[in-house]
Amino acid sequence: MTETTASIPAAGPQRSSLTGLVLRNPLGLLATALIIVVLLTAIFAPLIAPNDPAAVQIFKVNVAPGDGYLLGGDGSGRDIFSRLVWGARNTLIGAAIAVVVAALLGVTAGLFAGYFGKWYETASSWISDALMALPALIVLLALYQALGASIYLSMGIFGIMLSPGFYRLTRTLVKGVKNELYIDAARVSGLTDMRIIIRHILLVVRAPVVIQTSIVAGIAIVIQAGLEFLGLGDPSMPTWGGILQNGFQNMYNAPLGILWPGLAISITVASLVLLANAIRDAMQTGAAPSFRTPAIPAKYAAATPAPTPEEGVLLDIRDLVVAYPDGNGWREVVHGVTLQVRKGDVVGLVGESGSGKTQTAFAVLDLLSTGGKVLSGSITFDGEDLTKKSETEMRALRGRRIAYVPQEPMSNLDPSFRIGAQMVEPLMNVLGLSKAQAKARVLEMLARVGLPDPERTFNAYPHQVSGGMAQRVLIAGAVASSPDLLIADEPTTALDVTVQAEVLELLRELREEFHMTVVMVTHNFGVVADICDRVAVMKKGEIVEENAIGALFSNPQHPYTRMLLGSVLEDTEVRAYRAPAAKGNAA
Ligand SMILES: Nc1ncnc2c1ncn2[C@@H]1O[C@H](COP(=O)(O)OP(=O)(O)OP(=O)(O)O)[C@@H](O)[C@H]1O
Repeated sequence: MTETTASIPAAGPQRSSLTGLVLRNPLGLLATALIIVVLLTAIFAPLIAPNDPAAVQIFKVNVAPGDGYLLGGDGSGRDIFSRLVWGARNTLIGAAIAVVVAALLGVTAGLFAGYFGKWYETASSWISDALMALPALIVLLALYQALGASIYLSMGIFGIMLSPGFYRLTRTLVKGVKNELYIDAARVSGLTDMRIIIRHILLVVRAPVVIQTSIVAGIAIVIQAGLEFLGLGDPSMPTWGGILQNGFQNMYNAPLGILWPGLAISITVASLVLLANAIRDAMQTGAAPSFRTPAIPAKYAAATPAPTPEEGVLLDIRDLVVAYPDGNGWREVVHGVTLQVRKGDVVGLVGESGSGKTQTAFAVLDLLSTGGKVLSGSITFDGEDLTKKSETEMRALRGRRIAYVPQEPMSNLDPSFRIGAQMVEPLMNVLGLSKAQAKARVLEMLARVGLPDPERTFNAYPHQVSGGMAQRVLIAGAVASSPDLLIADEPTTALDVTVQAEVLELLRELREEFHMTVVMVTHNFGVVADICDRVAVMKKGEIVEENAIGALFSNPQHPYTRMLLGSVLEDTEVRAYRAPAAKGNAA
């Protein structure tokens, strides 16, 4: 496709990394900065702390801030600032132990349970439910009696109790992704399960696990501080919870003593939660690539005058250029397409994959994907230039005067709603019918497109009908408003050959009956020969030949058309020729 592209330099980046998006969020930036400060304090505690956190100086008991000690002295004459700095290190180590244990256990179990299911899932879910049923604080208090004053051991055990959160999250994510086609493809290509889990599935769970880690770290800090506040920590080790407890005991003599550890705990926990929120927001924004539209180069800027409407022409596309943002410029995917569709004609838009057929059709429907834009040219429909219409005006046209039949019938029906409900609502909106009128019209159309039991199809969910029936349903929906123009994008590609023929026959009948003009996007010359009056052949974003159907087959002008037709004939001949030999081999 390199030949189809034309990059024009302009200003502005288009996509941002997750880190970039987090840092662009003011709260995300603030939270990241604060967490980095706390981490650096913990790492460089021996260098930052001016005094030994355990050193007692009797004459500095409860001294005010600045009087030798930056934040004052505690009830035993120790430097509160130095204790807080060392406390950062010990508190973060405790929280890290809880988080690492929880994530290791939860993510590993979740990956296996989600991917393999069966007894892995039964066993892991049972253990997870049992752990969640235990009151964590009571268990830790009980274990303190049995195991002694080791806050790190307590946090390790607390990590086990936090692991169900990671387990459930990971299992759900893995279940959602394990049946994706690319995972099947990886299996078929011979990758082992372990390799698939590490290469493909871990990538999917990575970001949500990071968010969960941030939240769990906050919880671990709070619980650890709580345990130490209750006096269950090691008194010889400065931690924020321990300092808070000392401050609380000494509150009447030195009230500021509880302020500093309180601030340290709340700022750190709030930063972790804010960071988690910022990552989540960034993921939601980043899920769809965010585009900052580059400047449109001058050569496109001049407005293309719409042609004077010609008698009998319903759709008149002139010099259409469609492009997508690419780096600092635009990448053209349709280069100056000109096509006239006369009222009542069926015009085929053919060409190999990626030649720009769908982009041309979507430009008419004003349904280009995010970032896509008609940079120049005009699309005149019944005398009006669609490129000048607002979104509201286009919405009024779509479905009512210009209808669309998509390629994949199943993925265009919402599996959560009955077929009837999905068809009635658009008719009520587009045609202003009452619910009863819309239902009657839908039933009439379902019968018209050849569905044997319209009432049953009306009440069915999409998974309860076949692909061919689903395509008939979509055709019924598209034609129900008697549109002037029907754009059908490969309407038969997803169907088997006999159903294809029936659907084409149906489209032919409906076109006669409803006096519709049809643009048929396809790569299949069989479909073209079957239904089209005229054909436009597209190659690399341009129309290289436009001709009446008979002339195109009998006397193709462009070498590319001849090549496409040649490949069809060659294919037919090869299949016909080789079939008996293949049978012989099989026997
Ligand atoms: N959202 C998008 N962003 C950027 N480029 C796109 C986007 N959608 C399509 N394209 C590009 O537009 C070109 C034409 O695509 P188009 O879908 O029109 O092809 P097509 O002829 O309909 O092929 P197919 O029959 O395979 O659908 C391709 O090079 C494709 O990569």
